[in-house]
Amino acid sequence: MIRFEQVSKVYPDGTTAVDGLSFEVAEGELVTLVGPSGCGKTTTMMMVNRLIEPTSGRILVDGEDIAGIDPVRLRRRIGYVIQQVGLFPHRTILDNTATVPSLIGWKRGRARERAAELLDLVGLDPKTYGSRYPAQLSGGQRQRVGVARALAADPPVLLMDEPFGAVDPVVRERLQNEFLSLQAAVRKTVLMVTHDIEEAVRMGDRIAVYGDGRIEQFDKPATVLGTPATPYVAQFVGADRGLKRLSVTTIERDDLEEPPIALLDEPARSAAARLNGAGARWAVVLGGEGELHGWVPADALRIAGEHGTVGELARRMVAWVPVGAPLKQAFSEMLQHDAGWVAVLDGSRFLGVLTPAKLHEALRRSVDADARGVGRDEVQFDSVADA
Ligand SMILES: Nc1ncnc2c1ncn2[C@@H]1O[C@H](COP(=O)(O)OP(=O)(O)OP(=O)(O)O)[C@@H](O)[C@H]1O
Repeated sequence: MIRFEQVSKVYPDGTTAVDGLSFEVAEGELVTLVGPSGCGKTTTMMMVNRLIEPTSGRILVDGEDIAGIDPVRLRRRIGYVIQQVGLFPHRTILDNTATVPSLIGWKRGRARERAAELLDLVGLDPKTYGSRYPAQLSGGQRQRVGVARALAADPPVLLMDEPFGAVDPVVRERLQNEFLSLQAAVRKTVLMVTHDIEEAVRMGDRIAVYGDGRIEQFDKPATVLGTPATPYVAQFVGADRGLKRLSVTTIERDDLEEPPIALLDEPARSAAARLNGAGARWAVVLGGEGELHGWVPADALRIAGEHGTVGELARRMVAWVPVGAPLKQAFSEMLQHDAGWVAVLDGSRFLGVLTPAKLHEALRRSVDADARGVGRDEVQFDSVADA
């Protein structure tokens, strides 16, 4: 846990970089600090490992005031990842990764073993990359080594300053995703600095939006996007914040529609009659265990007349997403397959379909729920369709 209590930093030339900062990063939480250049993000971060000393206030790490901890000892408990990575050029990747374990007195064999384990964890085969030198790696691979090195001594706290800033957008997104799955496994307490709101929203459990040495809003990404606390935050997160919010709002069961269902083994005739009765133009086709098989148009069932089963007429379902995925993924599937709806699955089991109208409703409900501080299931809307 990292806790800031009324922390300020005034540099000797009189610049106030950070002004009366109070916030907390819970154990196992990833908090992103985001804001424009010069707003005090890096100063905030460097005060945690005492590379910069605050002018006033207290910072606690795991409940202990860091002012009383020897800086060298403190830094061993805190992994640090920076944009320039800062690998030693004349040391191999394995030795670079083993730096901190070696410094804190691990035996060489154990330190190297741990380093190999960590390289593996960040997706670099130690047999291939361990003996290389930093110059023999790509930018993205070097960033991964930076993360592996920071994690090598298993510190409870991780500080990351623009950790994926030096690579192109495609590699960057891959590294972000890799780090998120790594974090889901190691659950470090992470403070990450970025100037990129997309990165902040994507990575943070909560985000702190900075404006000139102060936090303007500290909340979950969806809340910051849905209900910006100040005009400054609204401007910083951008006019397309509704779109960004699609990435952080997940699909829930309540968002789904229940379409007509036809069973794989069922005679086409009985399915046709049912669809006809319901005035439906298509049905989702399920197997005996409720697993998704595909879909079938009502016309095809009618034409089949007395013969055949639903299975013989069913088409493959290409547009589907797992429940809990972001709405953005569902929207993207709809566009990619030119589909008016996507199937939502729990494992292989079919739960329902998401339509554009339901997607819009889910987004509005989540914005409203955040604004009122209630759960999404407590918000009801009258839709145009109900009017
Ligand atoms: N050693 C220093 N002496 C005087 N002023 C400083 C010093 N270091 C930083 N500052 C100033 O403090 C303010 C905050 O700087 P800081 O590096 O924390 O910002 P930042 O948000 O991390 O910016 P960036 O995104 O550009 O890295 C800036 O106005 C900066 O010029």
